Amino acid sequence: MSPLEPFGTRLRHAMDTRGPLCVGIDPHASLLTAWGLADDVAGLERFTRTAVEALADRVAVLKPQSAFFERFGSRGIAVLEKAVEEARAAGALVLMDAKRGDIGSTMGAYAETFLRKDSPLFSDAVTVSPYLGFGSLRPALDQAVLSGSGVFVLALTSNPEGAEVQRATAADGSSLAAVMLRHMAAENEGADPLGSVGAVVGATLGDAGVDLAINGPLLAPGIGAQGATPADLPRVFGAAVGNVVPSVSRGVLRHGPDAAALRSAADRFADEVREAVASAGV
Ligand SMILES: O=C(O)c1cc(=O)[nH]c(=O)n1[C@@H]1O[C@H](COP(=O)(O)O)[C@@H](O)[C@H]1O
Repeated sequence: MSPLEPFGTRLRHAMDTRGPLCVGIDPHASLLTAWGLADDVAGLERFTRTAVEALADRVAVLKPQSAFFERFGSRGIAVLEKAVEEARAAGALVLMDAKRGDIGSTMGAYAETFLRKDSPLFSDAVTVSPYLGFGSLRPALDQAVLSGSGVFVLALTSNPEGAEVQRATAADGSSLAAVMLRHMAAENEGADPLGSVGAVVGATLGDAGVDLAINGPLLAPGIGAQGATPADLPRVFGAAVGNVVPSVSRGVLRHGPDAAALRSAADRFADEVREAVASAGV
């Protein structure tokens, strides 16, 4: 499939053929230690290579968390660049978890970093924060259209502190998250089979309580270490559960460094997700 097809089309295809699971590559210092690796660049490189080699040929999405690579400066970024390239070559879509957000003119530089096709860190999609105003994301949204990449916009995050901002009442009486989700729906209008602007909605939330019909993917972190399970997905996402990309990082990674154990942990989550989505009957 051509990489220039819109991200939403490529993601839908990956979800349908591989199942919708996203595994996060989060090289926490504690995980490096648990894997018998030093908390240094060599340890980071080994950890990342093991995770990519074990998982990139089977999950729809791999989501490296940029912070754990930035921690090591330029040499950590070099490990990240290589991981993105290898994961994409093995057929996984790479969602760069960078959670960027800034005034529009600076957002343009972030968009070039992660979404311009000739950038060393070009990824299939990137996470962004809309809380400088949805319009501040315009350069990323435009760049995504140009390169066939995607943008995942934080809506309702998995952490309990998020509600203070995201559930706050906007000028029109709805929650800020609901306002952001409406913007996302507008961006995705008419896209088929799925838009390229996704929302991040934590799997930890109970009933999301907002309209999730954005015609785009819904990244659902919080499964595993943060306490949510695949069985929670129908309750949180209701009729939108078929567009959910459930995301697990430590819940899979803690099974390393053995590649077979990593793979079977991912397969177990994928099976549980399939059962949960099927049971929702949507
Ligand atoms: O955008 C994200 O991926 C994200 C959004 C959110 O609301 N909550 C959340 O946990 N995440 C990320 O998802 C990952 C969760 O990791 P685990 O708790 O180990 O599965 C981390 O990399 C978080 O930064």
